[in-house]
Amino acid sequence: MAAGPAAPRVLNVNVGVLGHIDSGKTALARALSTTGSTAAFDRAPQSRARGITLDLGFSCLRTALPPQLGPGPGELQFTLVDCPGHASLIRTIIGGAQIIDLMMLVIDVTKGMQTQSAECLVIGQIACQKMVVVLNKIDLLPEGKRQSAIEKMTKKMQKTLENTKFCGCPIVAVAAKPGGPEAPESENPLGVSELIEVLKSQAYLPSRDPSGHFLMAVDHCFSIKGQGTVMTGTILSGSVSLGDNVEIPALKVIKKVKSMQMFHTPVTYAMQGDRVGICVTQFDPKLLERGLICTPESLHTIHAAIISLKKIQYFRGALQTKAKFHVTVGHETVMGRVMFFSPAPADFNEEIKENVFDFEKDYLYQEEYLSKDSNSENKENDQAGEVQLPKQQWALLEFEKPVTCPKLCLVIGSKLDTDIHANTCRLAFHGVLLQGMEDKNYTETFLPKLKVYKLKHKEGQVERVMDDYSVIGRSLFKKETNIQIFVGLKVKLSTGEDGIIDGGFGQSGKFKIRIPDGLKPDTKMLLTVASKKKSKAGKGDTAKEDESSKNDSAQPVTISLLFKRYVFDTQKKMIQS
Ligand SMILES: Nc1nc2c(ncn2[C@@H]2O[C@H](COP(=O)(O)OP(=O)(O)OP(=O)(O)O)[C@@H](O)[C@H]2O)c(=O)[nH]1
Ligand SMILES: [Mg+2]
Repeated sequence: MAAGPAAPRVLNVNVGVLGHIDSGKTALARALSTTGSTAAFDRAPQSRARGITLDLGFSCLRTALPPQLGPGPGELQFTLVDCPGHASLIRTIIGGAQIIDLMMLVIDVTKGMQTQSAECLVIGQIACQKMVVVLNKIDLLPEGKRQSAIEKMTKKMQKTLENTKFCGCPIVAVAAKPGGPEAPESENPLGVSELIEVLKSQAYLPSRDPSGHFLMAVDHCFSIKGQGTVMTGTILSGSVSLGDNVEIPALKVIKKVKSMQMFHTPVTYAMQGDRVGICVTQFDPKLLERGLICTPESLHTIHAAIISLKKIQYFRGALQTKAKFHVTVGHETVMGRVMFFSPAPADFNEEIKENVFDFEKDYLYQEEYLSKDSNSENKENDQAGEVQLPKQQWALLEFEKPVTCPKLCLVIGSKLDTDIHANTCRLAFHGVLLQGMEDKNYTETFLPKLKVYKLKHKEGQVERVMDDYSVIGRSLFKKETNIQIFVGLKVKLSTGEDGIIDGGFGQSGKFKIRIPDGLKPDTKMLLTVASKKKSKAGKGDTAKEDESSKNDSAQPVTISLLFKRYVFDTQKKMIQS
């Protein structure tokens, strides 16, 4: 069929079907679709045998163009992306969520929100713009109480969504497969035509931009005799034209686009948001089930990355530096180790810069991601109990094996080793990849450029006065510390004087401090009195003296040494302002 002027306009909107296992997603997709597409309904024999969905299923549904999508004539195609519900398949769900425009959250009306319904809601908040909640299996509610039970669950869901970006979204009650698995196919679903009307009212044209590199998520790959191999999928970014070279990065091969189809109609051009089939030659479809194709060399394969991130509020527990997470980077999931850092104090209130990382700036190392419930020092110092959190935080991710991904892609960190029956949210953080490190030796070539520092604070005591311009200190260093490397560093006495470490003194880690402006008379007095008291201790008979002898390391004057050290500085330089 040729694309003549009479060809009707068809717009495509991807609708994700997400929810807890067995909530009836596949049954709903089946009830909704009139036209089964090539990859629909648990095709995999393993899926059918186990009665659970193992991979994304695609099917579609056509309706007239709703008024908000502009003047007709035309058609609207909903591509239904049926996601698996089983907890172990969350990576597939995250991948699926990234191509959808509108999400249907399927809830078993007799059960309400379940663990994976909550995880899907979290993923939806990160990756999707719009949502419709579907309360399924209403046939299981006793007829007399059905309406009131639906209303009750609707209220409950509204409350759950109150603090999410989907607050106020439509909630529709259906029975996708009344009577359950044993019921005859002739049993008509309930509420599905109403649901289609709601989907139409929620349909929107996602922002589409032909600029930038071409990237497409392939969901199906098959060969056509005499033609070649067709890869169908959704264009995630950029555009593609007939004759273009495209790369299959997972296989490191480049192929020329021989022909293209949209909605069974040949086209010469397609762009972001379109669903297309791309035909190439001499490519074995068995090599690619699902994956990405792109402009040659536009994806990078990285060993580590800097991301900006946010903690997922439902994740219980702290996010700690050095912890390992499953990290989904774009469409791949690998294990990765994290190191968190925040703005340096001087930049604390700076506005967020989206999508860039500034290597000129200094950053403060964090033992854990700072959040309202973190146990960081910030909290202890804050009397009001209100923690002031930075506007933006970052992490360095180091992957156990390299991942291939687009620039600025979505990153989701999760703890998938958590017991799947534990009823907790396993998704821990989400963010944007700002900088990937392609060099395998990034620890030597790249990390030294990353100016993340730790603030080091050491405290010691003045042991005694030497003369007006010098004192002897102790307890700042261990006996075996090489004091030589600290010579020249500035210290401050608790009485206000500035000093400079002059060198070691004796063998037990003591050292000499020079006070360029001289000791204040008060300080000298304090130290002299203290030494006298100390020498008197033991003989003392008053309660006061007893106290000082009990605690004979307590000297009235403390020495504090403050410096910063860059985490990736190989020379471990100590820096003072
Ligand atoms: N009574 C009743 N049973 C239903 C309804 N919808 C689905 N079921 C049954 O619920 C079970 C699960 O349905 P599926 O559609 O496979 O559920 P799913 O959400 O796709 O499951 P996973 O993909 O494995 O997460 C099946 O036995 C269905 O027959 C419904 O509206 N009413
Ligand atoms: Mg299913």
